Amino acid sequence: MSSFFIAGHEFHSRLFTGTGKYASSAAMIESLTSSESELVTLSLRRMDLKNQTDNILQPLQQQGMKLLPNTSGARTAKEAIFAAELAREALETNWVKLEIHPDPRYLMPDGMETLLAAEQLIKKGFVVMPYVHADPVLCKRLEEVGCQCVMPLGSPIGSNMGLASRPFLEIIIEQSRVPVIVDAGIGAPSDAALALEIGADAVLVNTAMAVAKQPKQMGKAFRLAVEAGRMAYESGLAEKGVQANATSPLTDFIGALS
Ligand SMILES: CC(=O)[C@@H](O)[C@H](O)COP(=O)(O)O
Repeated sequence: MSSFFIAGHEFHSRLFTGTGKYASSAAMIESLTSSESELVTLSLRRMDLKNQTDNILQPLQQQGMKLLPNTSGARTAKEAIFAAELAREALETNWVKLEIHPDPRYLMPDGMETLLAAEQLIKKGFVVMPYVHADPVLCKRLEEVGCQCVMPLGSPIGSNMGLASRPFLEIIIEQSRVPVIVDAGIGAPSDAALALEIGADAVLVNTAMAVAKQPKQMGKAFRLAVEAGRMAYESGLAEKGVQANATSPLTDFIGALS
């Protein structure tokens, strides 16, 4: 599978993952390892920054995975910037997944606050990966202010509804000059494969892997789906049409009969 870059960092895996909702730290590590994900996001709220025996941070770092702190829980640009700065100090990374959702029921990202925070964080030297609605105009604006990728949602976080936003994702993918990572709502490996088939550069999956009966096996299933989706995209998918188009035209045979 071809690699791709964000802010000069090369990724061989197009599957980004999260750390929430796993039944245990061991289940999380097994699942993330079998997924071969190279970028793992975790909420600052869930880290024990002082405790060396932290059961999330330590195992991930031991596996050599790149950690991507996220600002989940922030309701405003101000809160998100504060969280990003804390994470930069604690984890010694200037990468941040920018999430601002004021509404706890639907966790819809606040586009205006996200744009505001992105601009300020970029000025402060952060690599900003913004989680936003599948809004082509907003994604363009985020690219223009210097975001190194955009992360439009497939459907609400944890909903497992797949690519409900597909028509808008396709516009974003067509227009974007930075990598497009479809984030949230990816409920099955087939959703991930579809995202890659339509040209997304990567996907971010958490819930579907974490709540699976066998998270380790599901991690592998997502890895294979992402590889298949990207391979299909690079191979060039056949066009769709409403009319039948015979697979084996019988012109010679019919000609011989007449
Ligand atoms: C972990 C994380 O960042 C989530 O907010 C992310 O959006 C994944 O969503 P799902 O849990 O729906 O896969």
